[in-house]
Amino acid sequence: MAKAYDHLFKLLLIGDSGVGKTCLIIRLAEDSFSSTYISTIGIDFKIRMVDIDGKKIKLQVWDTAGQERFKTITTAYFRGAVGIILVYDITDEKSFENIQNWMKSIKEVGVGHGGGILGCRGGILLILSCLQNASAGVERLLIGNKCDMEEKRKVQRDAAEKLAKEHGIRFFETSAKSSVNVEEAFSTLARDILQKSYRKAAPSSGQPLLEPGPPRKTGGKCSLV
Ligand SMILES: Nc1nc2c(ncn2[C@@H]2O[C@H](COP(=O)(O)OP(=O)(O)OP(=O)(O)O)[C@@H](O)[C@H]2O)c(=O)[nH]1
Repeated sequence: MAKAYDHLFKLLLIGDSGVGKTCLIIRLAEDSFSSTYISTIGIDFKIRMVDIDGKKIKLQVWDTAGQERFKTITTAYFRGAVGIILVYDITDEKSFENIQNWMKSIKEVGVGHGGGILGCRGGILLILSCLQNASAGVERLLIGNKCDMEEKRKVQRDAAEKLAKEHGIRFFETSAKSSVNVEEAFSTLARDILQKSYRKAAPSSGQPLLEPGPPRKTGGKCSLV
């Protein structure tokens, strides 16, 4: 029977309240948009399958609450993520300034450490995978959302490009409303994660160091971390 997917990537969206995290995820997973604002309480996730370089990738995209009072809860979910999308609103200067604070939160919490991510395939390779995640960190992406509201723009593209460059990460301006660059941003992040994992894999294995798809019946022994 064909595998349902080759890899599962846990991604996380963070950023100030109201920047459009939920809308971006709904655009990605359901291709729809609502202008009604219901602030996220706690945390939730949606699934989207994507095809990257011939691999079926299951994106498990976690939506976090931007409100400060939920920060302790949401940062607890940073662990185990292989990708984090930092979102600001191009019409809200403060949400852009706060990206630096969100960056700090990622560093403080130490994303990707363990997180019970391993299944049983190739035994030792999977244990290595855990160590790699801990040391190499997570793949990050910067998004300036609501680019359909050009007339209300407060954050210039150049400033965001500069910030992204300083942190060595990619940057997209998106609109969850008009469906601009949403697909591209998530696919690019997934591709970067996949390629990074191939680069780190043992040259002889040719396998990415990521959470594999559904476990297959093999005779190998491995302990789940
Ligand atoms: N014009 C426009 N409005 C958007 C866009 N994305 C989101 N919005 C609106 O912005 C408001 C907030 O969107 P949410 O997705 O709920 O924001 P959030 O970041 O999840 O907010 P919290 O859950 O409080 O952290 C809603 O009224 C959305 O309709 C966009 O791309 N363009």
